[in-house]
Amino acid sequence: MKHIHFIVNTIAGKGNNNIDIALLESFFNKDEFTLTLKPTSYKKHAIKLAQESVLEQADIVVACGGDGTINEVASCLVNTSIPLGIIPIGSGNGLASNLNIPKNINRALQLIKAQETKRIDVGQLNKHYFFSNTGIGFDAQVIKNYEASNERTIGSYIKATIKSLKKSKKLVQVETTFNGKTIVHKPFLIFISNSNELGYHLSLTPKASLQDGKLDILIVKKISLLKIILFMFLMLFKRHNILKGVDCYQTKNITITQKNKRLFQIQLDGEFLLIKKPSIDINILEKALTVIA
Ligand SMILES: Nc1ncnc2c1ncn2[C@@H]1O[C@H](COP(=O)(O)OP(=O)(O)OP(=O)(O)O)[C@@H](O)[C@H]1O
Repeated sequence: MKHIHFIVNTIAGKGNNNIDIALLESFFNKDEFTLTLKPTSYKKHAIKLAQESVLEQADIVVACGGDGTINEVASCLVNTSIPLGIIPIGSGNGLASNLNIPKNINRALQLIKAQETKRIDVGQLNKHYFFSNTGIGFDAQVIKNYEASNERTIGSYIKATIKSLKKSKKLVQVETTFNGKTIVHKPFLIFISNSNELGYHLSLTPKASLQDGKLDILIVKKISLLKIILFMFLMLFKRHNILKGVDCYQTKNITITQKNKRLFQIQLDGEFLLIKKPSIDINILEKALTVIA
């Protein structure tokens, strides 16, 4: 008998998913599976629910939501043998898209039933895990403005991007160390990715792989507004790396230090986060998570 726990972000995407126990029971035979449905009631509730599922010895824990929910649930499963299932009902669903998990709920449930697993790498930033990407600079500002808007559509991402562009002149000086080199600079963006998808089929790091044991880094130097617009246009065709001042690297770890500030504004799997430390250390944990995909 397998115990499957489904943790459902009740507000993910448009907040109107139809995942209920009747639907789940129509997929999973009662003689083989016991099912537990755990809807979230507040922000970050999925962490508590997933921690309880680990203690309750679930055989599979399924995150039903977007990259934020996946982060909360998967963080509790890192370095355990419990596989993560994913039902992508969020707005962006970058990780699910990289793993080719269908957006159609019935097809995603079929995949969970088949129970084919793979091990994927996990990013770690100080004590936080990330599965898709993290970043400082412009993308963190976009996420901060997106979260403040309280809307969850591609339109609100576009509005948040325009708002962030207006503030993009205030760049912070940092010292960035990776692959034995240290750069002192004021970057527009440092984007660090495990996955090759941002969501909405967009990518800043198209060559990233979830299984290569490496982080893909994109550093964008201070650039003019016109060049930022060109960068975004080229990004639609995954050709933004042809621009001067846009550099791509691969590494196993990267340290970013701020000289005069003790507060980092970052985005981690699409959630805004304040880190109250003068430096952040980002590493890759090879094959530290089992996923059904
Ligand atoms: N019941 C709830 N009430 C309020 N917030 C919640 C609830 N359940 C989960 N959340 C929060 O919703 C946020 C977004 O989750 P997630 O990324 O899974 O969905 P999404 O629709 O893809 O959102 P986003 O557009 O932000 O990517 C997370 O910060 C999570 O903690």
